[in-house]
Amino acid sequence: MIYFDNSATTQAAPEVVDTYDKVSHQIWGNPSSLHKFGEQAFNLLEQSRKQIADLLSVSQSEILFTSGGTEGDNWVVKGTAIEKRAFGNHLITTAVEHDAIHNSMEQLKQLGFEVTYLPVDEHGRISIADLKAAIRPTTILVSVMAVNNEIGTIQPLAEVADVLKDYPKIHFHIDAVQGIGKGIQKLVMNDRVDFVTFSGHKFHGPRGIGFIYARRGRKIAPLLTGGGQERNLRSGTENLPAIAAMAKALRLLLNDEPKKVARQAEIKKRIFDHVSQFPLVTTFSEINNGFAPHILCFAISGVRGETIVHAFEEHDIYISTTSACSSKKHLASSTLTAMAVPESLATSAVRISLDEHNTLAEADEFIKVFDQLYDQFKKLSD
Ligand SMILES: Cc1ncc(COP(=O)(O)O)c(C=O)c1O
Repeated sequence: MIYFDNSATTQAAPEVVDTYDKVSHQIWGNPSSLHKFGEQAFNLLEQSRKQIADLLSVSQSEILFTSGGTEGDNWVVKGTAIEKRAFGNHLITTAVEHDAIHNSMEQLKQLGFEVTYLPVDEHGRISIADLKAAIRPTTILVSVMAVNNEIGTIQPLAEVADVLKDYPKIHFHIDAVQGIGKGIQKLVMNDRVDFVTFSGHKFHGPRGIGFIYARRGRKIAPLLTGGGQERNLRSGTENLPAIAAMAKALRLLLNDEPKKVARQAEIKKRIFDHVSQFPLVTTFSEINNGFAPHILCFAISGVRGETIVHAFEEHDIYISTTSACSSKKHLASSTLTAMAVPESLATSAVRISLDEHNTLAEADEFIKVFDQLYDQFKKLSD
């Protein structure tokens, strides 16, 4: 089996499952309880928070646990809108965000907020001139993803940070769900960013757990109110087994990161160099040049993405149409659409997404199967 769909989700690491299991069995108290079981759970909660904070070189109090990327994105967007509505009603984001951002923005529009979607170029990248032109006195949030989940574009985060240094009141949010463990931590955890979203299951942690980085002093309103957990900002009894397991997953992920990133880049390049020679293939991702090392998106003209995915599945190779969310809806990729790729080509796109366990031998196997399937694809495209 070759699993090349790691941007959809990753397999939980055995050590991670082990931690989840141990905590579930042994440290099952409620961190809010006053007795020793509670204290033990509270200590582990804070230890996990510290471990994550240390790995990202931030303070423990700047890490807040969530149920994953979708909640983190919803929270920062809507939490900013609620918190800062007296200062302005304008939010800026990009045309290529995940639906967790896009649909939160759309909901806010229905409540009277105004949203600017920054357009992207043929590489899926925003322009800094467009960002500068979009900023208004009423702007309260700029939300830009780190790595596009469909084609792997890295947004110009350092330049966005530079622009926003002149606007210290605007919240700067980065959705880094696809950008952790990919060698761009300095770009993401830059000295201007206020909020960053992370999701555990994208880096071999459990499902349904994530966290946000929230810069000290920057406020967002809670969306989940209740018992006052997470410093009154996110109520709900903490999912301690998942939190401890996620902290373990992050430590494992970031251990030896440069070597792992280099290997993913090598695998991506090997596949890219091969498939891009074929006349029916259009590649949307690039090698380096502002693209993440783990995502490769390409189309085979005249063949639907689903057909390509299932053809590889027959050979026990698992890839994806451009995103897990859009694939079952049979929609053209929203990123490719924003890049003005014609719909007929956008619906022929597939995504390979790697993790640190993939190998060059898997790339070679993929290439072998690709060559076998290409003749079939050629017939379909005629
Ligand atoms: C860029 C991006 N943001 C947010 C999410 C949502 O994360 P989760 O699945 O943890 O809710 C995803 C998931 O694919 C994503 O790729």
